[in-house]
Parts: sequence; structure tokens; C-alpha cells
Amino acid sequence: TLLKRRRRQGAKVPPGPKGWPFLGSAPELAAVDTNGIINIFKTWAQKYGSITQFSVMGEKQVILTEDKDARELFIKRGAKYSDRGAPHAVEYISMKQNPGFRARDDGWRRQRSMMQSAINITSINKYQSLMDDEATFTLNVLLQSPGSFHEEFLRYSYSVLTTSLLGFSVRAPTDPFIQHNETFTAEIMNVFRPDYFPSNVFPLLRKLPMWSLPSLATLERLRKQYVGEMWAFRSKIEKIVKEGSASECIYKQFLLNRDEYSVSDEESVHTFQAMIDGGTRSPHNNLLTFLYLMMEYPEWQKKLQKEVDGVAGKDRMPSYKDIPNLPTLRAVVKETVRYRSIVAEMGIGHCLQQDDIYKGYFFEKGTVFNALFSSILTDKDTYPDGQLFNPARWLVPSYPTYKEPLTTYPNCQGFPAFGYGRRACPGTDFAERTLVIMFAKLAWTLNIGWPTDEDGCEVRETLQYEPVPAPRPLRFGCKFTARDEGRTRIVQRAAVGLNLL
Ligand code: HEM
Repeated sequence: TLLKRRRRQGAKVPPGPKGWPFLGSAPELAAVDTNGIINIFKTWAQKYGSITQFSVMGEKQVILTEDKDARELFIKRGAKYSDRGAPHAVEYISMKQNPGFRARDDGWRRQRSMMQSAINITSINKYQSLMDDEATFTLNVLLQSPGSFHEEFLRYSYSVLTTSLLGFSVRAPTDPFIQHNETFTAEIMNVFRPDYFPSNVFPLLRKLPMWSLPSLATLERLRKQYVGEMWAFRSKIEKIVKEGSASECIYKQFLLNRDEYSVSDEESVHTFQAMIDGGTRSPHNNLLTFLYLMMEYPEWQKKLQKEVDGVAGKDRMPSYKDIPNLPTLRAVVKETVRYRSIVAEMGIGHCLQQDDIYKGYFFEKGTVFNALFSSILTDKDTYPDGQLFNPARWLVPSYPTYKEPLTTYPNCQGFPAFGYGRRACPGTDFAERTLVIMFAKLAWTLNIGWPTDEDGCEVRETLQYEPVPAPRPLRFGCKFTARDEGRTRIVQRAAVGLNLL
């Protein structure tokens, strides 16, 4: 009632496109892919301002383009702004049990606390020597077959996660675990698309029998497969834990100390699946984006190599123990994540749980708020020349984003690219560590350059991304050359002595 009174006292409707009667902006959004949606949001924000509201079939959505508004709403007022408004098809196949997309209910709280204990910094510290070994293995493969970087980075992203989380490694990109997950995830990613699943924007379709519409029948097939596979996986791990043959890993610890976790069995299988889905794709994307940026900005590649050489010298590879002494490396990681987020990341909407008034605007319960990374992470006051890849913004005191001491900063904690408040990415530290270790070893061992044609001329390409949420860079060419024979031998020798799972 207070809000109703305030509304009468003059709280305004936020500006935004009117759209069609009843349909709102549904037809416009249903006709495009993720990149198209990001562009439409940007255009609206330019026209209507930093807080733009639109509706889709009566459901309200808001676009936020300023960090301070996202912080105020998602962090300070986080008690109201931490629900999810996942598209219908996403909720359907995950049966409202995926911690990334489910509502902010008690189940989500149980899952969130499970994730926090699984991949907190102490847990990561325990597994980081495994990450280090995985990175050495990857380098050795790249030295032998430099053209395989796309696949090898994918394998690395999977293997760092499977070793620590699930207790097994994947030694080849052709491993059935990767192949199967990739094919399936590609199909699952489409579940976000209104052009594939119109029930995401047209609520009436949700009421139809599943068999009556091909897109609904597809949904039902995917749901059965998704859920079936999670349980099959759980049984497999349970069996080897019981037999005593399971390697040390987070899943094993979870099963052995089951009583310490409040999640239901169903919630736990969804939680592990969410960590695998969320944890493999984004680091892979950033590894590929890093290669592109090292070709595009060779001066930063040189600075990175200089720093890594200065700390590790020529006679040993850098390791995770060097991280506090490598601020340029951490700046390159953070800037790579920023760069990729501004061009390709859509994030996940936060849904409002109670009516609210902010900056004189009235927002209705159920409104979905989208923080637009391409604007937030290029804000001209915080990120001068924000479209450029410039790690100096994290290293030089004259930049607004600079922070000391450089043994700790820059790091990715609290970085908007990983979201805000209660829903912020629980895998931030894990992802940062995965990237830092691999970038350090790459810079120490290899030069990264554009491929050349028969005449020795560089073949440059522009970076393009797939049209799905959390999109990957489309394939591009890249030439690795060993920096010197001594380093190559050190990597080869280290790779022979690795004791991988
Ligand atoms: C560079 C790598 C990564 C980036 C850029 C990234 C980014 C994000 C973003 C933007 C969100 C939404 C936050 C919000 O709603 O405010 C998110 C959520 C999430 N991420 Fe990540 N992420 C990365 C890596 C990972 C890893 C390695 C894992 C797991 C091991 C992971 C698991 C999750 C999960 C489970 C959620 C949902 C959290 C919730 O709704 O409560 N992510 N991530």
C-alpha cells in the first residue's frame, strides 16, 4: 500500500519502447539471436537512457547500463533483486532445479552454499597444482600440434574442472565426455533463444499439450535426456566412491560427507551439472579471446612475456606460486574477461521480488532486470577508451580502476563481468585461477602471432562470436612459435614427468 501511495504521489513509469498492444516488444526480440538482442538493448538504451523498461507479452523487463544502478539494486537492495526470471524453456528442461536459473528459494540457498564450499578459494588452493599440471600438458600438446589450440583449450577447460570436481581427467579433445557434453550443451544453449522456442516469449504456448507443437516436443525430449544423464553420472561416481577407486575430488568429498550438506539428492545433481555447464564454456571462451588479443595487441604480449621472464627466469616455467608477483598477468586476464564480456556477454537477468521505487521510477514485482555488460564495462568515467584492450587500466595509478597493492590487485573478485550480489558467479576464483596459470605458461613458452600466407604476409581476422548465450569465438587462425629451444625442452621434460589422473 505504501508503494501504491507513493505511486499516486508521482513515481513515474520508466521510459522505454511502447511496442505493440498486448505483444509489447515480443515480435522484435523473438526475431533475433543473442547478438541481436544485445544490439537492440544498446539501441534502446541510447534512445531512452540508462534505465529503460520494455514489456514482452505483459511481462516487464528493464535494461540497466550503469554500474552504479546495478550495484544499488543488485547489491544494496539485493534482498529484493536476486530472483531469476529464466526463459520458460530453460526452466522447463531444468525442472526449476538448476541453481543458475531457479528462483531465489530455499532450494537455491542450499545449492548456493554447497557451491560455495565446493569451489571456494581454500578448495581451489587444494587443487591448483592439478591445474598447473593440466596447463603444462596443454602447452606440450600445443608445441607438437599448434593448430589444435581450439580443441586443446576446450580439453584444458574441461580437464581442470573434471579433475578437481569429478575426480577424472580428460586427456584428449575427442574424449567421449567432452564430445557428448558439447553436443548436448549446444542443443541446450538454444533453449534460451526465442526464435527456437517461442514459448519463451509467448506465455499462451506454455499451456498447450507438449505433443502439439514441435518446439514443445523438443523441450520434453531434452528435459528427459538432461535429467537422465545427470542421474546416470551420479550413479557412476557413487559406485567408484563405494569401491574405493575414486580419486580425491569435490564430488567424492561431497558423497563421503553427505550429512554436512542440506541439499536434496536432486538438488545436488543439478548443482554439479550447473558447475560443469557454467565452468567449461566461459574459461574456454576467454582462452580463445586471449589468443586473439595477443595477436591484435602485440605490445601487451611483449609486456606480459617480460614480466613472466623477470619472475620465472629462463630456466623454469612459471607456476601458480608466482601469481602474487605477476600483476601484469592478472591485469591481462581481467582485461580479457572485460573485453569478451563487452562484445559477447548477455549475463543472466535478476528478477524483482517486491514492488520498488528507484530514482522516482516505479518497478513492479516480477520485472526482470538485465545489466548490460557492453555498456557497464565501457562506462567512460570508469573505463576510459573502454572499447580498447588496455591492461594498463589495472596497473597505472592514473586510471580510475587502479588499486593497490599489486601483489593482490588486480583480481576478478567483485568484477561486474561476473555479475552482482547474491547471484554473482560462484566460480569467479576458479575461473581466474584457470586462466592465470594457462596465460602465464603460454607467454613464457610461445610467441603468439597471426598466421601467414605463402608470401609471408599476415592473415588477420576479426573476432566473431556464435549467436548463442555465453557464445564462443568462431574459429580463427593463429600461429604459435616456440620462444627458444631451452624453454621447449623444459616443457617437454615437465610433461613427461606429470602425474596426471
Ligand atoms: C571467465 C569465466 C566466467 C564468467 C565470465 C562467468 C560469468 C558469470 C555471470 C555474469 C553470472 C551471472 C551473475 C549474476 O546474475 O549476477 C554467472 C553465474 C554463474 N556462474 Fe559463472 N562465470 C565464469 C565461470 C564460471 C565457473 C568456472 C563456474 C563453476 C565452476 C561458474 C558457475 C556459475 C553458476 C553456477 C552461476 C549461477 C549463480 C546463481 O544464479 O546463483 N561460472 N557467471
